[in-house]
Amino acid sequence: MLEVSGISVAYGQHRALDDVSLDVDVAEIVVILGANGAGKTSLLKAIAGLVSCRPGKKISVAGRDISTLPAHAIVEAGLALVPEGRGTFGDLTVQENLLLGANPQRARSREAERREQILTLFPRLRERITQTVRTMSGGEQQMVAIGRALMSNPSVLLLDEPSLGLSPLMVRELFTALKYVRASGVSLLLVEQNAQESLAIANRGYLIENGRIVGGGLAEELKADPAVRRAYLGELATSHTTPKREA
Ligand SMILES: Nc1ncnc2c1ncn2[C@@H]1O[C@H](COP(=O)(O)OP(=O)(O)OP(=O)(O)O)[C@@H](O)[C@H]1O
Repeated sequence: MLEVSGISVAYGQHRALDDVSLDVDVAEIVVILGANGAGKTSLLKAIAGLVSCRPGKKISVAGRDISTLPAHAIVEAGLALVPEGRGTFGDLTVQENLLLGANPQRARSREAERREQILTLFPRLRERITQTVRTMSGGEQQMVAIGRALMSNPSVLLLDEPSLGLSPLMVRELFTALKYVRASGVSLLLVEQNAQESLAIANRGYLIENGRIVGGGLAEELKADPAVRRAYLGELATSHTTPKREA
């Protein structure tokens, strides 16, 4: 559904991404794990057409080449981004935020139906449909951001650290909703530092370090990989090999 190859991004002299390639299948959740500054946000922005790449990139959605399209046309082609920090309009209501996400090219005739599906996915938003977004909790605001992106009826949804700053309970609720989004046929590419929770819902993952993909595999394999456990799941390298203290 999403195929990406040859993405290189530089900010001045600093090379943030170096020849990154990845793919996401139909109705698959793929997670990108990486430390602070590894290039995760830059990667999502590059795919969404929000930062310029070095020549040679190729990005396609459902077989359609979107590499040269401007950001608004990429949304119309079926790819939506939920940015880090959510990007919601705090002074507007839930309803108004959702309507701003509608994609006139893809969804106008089905706007009411989409809205209904989103309010079924996030019942909290239905209860708060006239509430001003800035007065909502972080988790609820994240739901608004995801709902707004879903209003464009995307085939591919990119999410930049949706769990950031949320309570464990809220993360569970949000990630359960993402599983429903996948079940509806949407492909999800998720950038996360919460490896534990994201690998629990993902089908596959990629590991990114210093702007390069350095590994990847099925979520089950990554969860069991000792190096991944040490780097991303907070497991101590010496937890079962600690030498006995000398007397
Ligand atoms: N607009 C910019 N100008 C200059 N350097 C930038 C810019 N955006 C990102 N960078 C740099 O590029 C590198 C990758 O940043 P990016 O935000 O993509 O990483 P990240 O993996 O998303 O990090 P985090 O998890 O902390 O959000 C970092 O070294 C960052 O300082």
